[in-house]
Amino acid sequence: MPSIMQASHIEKYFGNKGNVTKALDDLSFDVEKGDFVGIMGPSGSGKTTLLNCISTIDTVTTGHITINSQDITKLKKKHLEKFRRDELGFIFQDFNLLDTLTAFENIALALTIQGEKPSEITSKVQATAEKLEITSVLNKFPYEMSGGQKQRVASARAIVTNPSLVLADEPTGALDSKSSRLLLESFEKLNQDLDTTILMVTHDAFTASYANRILFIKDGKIFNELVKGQDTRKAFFNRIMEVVTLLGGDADDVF
Ligand SMILES: Nc1ncnc2c1ncn2[C@@H]1O[C@H](COP(=O)(O)OP(=O)(O)OP(=O)(O)O)[C@@H](O)[C@H]1O
Repeated sequence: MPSIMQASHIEKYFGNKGNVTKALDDLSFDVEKGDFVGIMGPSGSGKTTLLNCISTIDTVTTGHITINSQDITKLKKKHLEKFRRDELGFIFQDFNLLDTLTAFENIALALTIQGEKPSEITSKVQATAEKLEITSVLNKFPYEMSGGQKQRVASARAIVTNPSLVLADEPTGALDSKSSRLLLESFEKLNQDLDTTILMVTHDAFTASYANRILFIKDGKIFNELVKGQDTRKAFFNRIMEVVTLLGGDADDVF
């Protein structure tokens, strides 16, 4: 499997002399095409910092991050916006949909900004909506949708441009358990059917159990890695819980 993303010896410092926080500490890992990676770790362990550096919202202090063969730590500011638009898809905890646009328009906007031909836009939005089972809400505005539907629309927006990497930050954080399950089943389907590569930060062991691999981060370093392999989701959940419990928490509050 080709590697889609490589983090190589990345370090991130915040603050200045006398008051320095090392948020990422010599962190290295690869994400292969079609991988579904979960990132877990206690509060303050560096998860958001890592995601911000990968998403080019923040910059690393040292080290390199390569996405689709481009070293993003070397990209000039003026190229970053295009890089984000073309290579990355984002899914946030609070959906980030535009309230004045319908679901269709929210998804289509990602393609319009990319300069996609109008004739292609409708068919791409429709095809993506079918995969996420949201065709019935395409004409609705965000206030007319449930949280779960909003998050599936946000997911459609993230993948409609066919990005190299989808970055999800606590995607189930604002959802009830039934909506979470539906969303995660959609992620599973996108990952299996379309080979969508997903990197997902979560504190929730149930959410994490849908990934194929979990990286546990502590004090800015990777301290454990679990691979699902041939395990069922339930067995994988139990193994994730073992690591969480080992660190002195339950499913919900340490991570
Ligand atoms: N802008 C900043 N300035 C100074 N320190 C920061 C900044 N952002 C993060 N930090 C510090 O870097 C470390 C990692 O923070 P980060 O937000 O990445 O953790 P996290 O794992 O995402 O935590 P949480 O689960 O609570 O969101 C923490 O010690 C935090 O206080």
